[in-house]
Amino acid sequence: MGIQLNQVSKTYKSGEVEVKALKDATLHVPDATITTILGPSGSGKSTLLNVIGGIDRHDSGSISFNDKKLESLKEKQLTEYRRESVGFIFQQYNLIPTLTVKENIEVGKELSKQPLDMEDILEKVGMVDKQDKFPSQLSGGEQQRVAIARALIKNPQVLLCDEPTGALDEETGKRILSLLKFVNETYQTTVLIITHNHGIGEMAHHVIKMKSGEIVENYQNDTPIDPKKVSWA
Ligand SMILES: Nc1ncnc2c1ncn2[C@@H]1O[C@H](COP(=O)(O)OP(=O)(O)OP(=O)(O)O)[C@@H](O)[C@H]1O
Repeated sequence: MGIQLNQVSKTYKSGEVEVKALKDATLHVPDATITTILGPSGSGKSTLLNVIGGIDRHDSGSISFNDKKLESLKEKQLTEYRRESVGFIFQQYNLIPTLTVKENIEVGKELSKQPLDMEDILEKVGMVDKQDKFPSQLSGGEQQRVAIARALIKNPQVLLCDEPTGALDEETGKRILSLLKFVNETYQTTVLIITHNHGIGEMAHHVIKMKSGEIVENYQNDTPIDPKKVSWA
């Protein structure tokens, strides 16, 4: 089970120009693991995450998520899959400025069939005391914790993180990584993390390296270390 990609390709066309963002990507991501995706800018990392998360559709090849084949889902079913099974976390936290911490987290709960308990989530991300504050009253690390809580409350099977620590300093970034590891272990969530920071690979079970739309390296890390001890680049 888990996520299986077989020869997945995606080309973006804008006018005359074609960009092969993903070329024959084949990959297995076992359930309840952490995978880090590394690679230079433009190498296809976000495209890979977007097709796995059903934000974007691939042109060819196959993506299986447990028993679902994403290419055979109709638009409505793909939306349902995205809503129920996938949580997204971005570098820019994308919180709604006019809503409080608690209300922002509530947004993630909407349309979810089996949401987790709000008080429990607030406690897990360490935001009980600040639940009535607005995003502008929070530090970057706190805002990212709210974004994680918003993704987490719907109890997704997979959490897709695009540069989750990109805007944070080392200490705060490591706190966020520890929270992602905690989520992975507590809820058995599959976590994929895009990063430019090679050190983050040290905490993952699997490391993928991409170049020009291709997966050029894919290895297992048998001794993932505590996120607090990863080297920070
Ligand atoms: N919607 C789009 N329309 C056209 N081209 C796109 C689109 N999205 C991505 N691309 C192109 O596809 C290629 C891969 O982009 P992608 O965002 O997946 O790379 P990335 O590795 O995530 O980069 P970065 O680290 O800078 O975020 C790039 O050349 C990019 O310009």
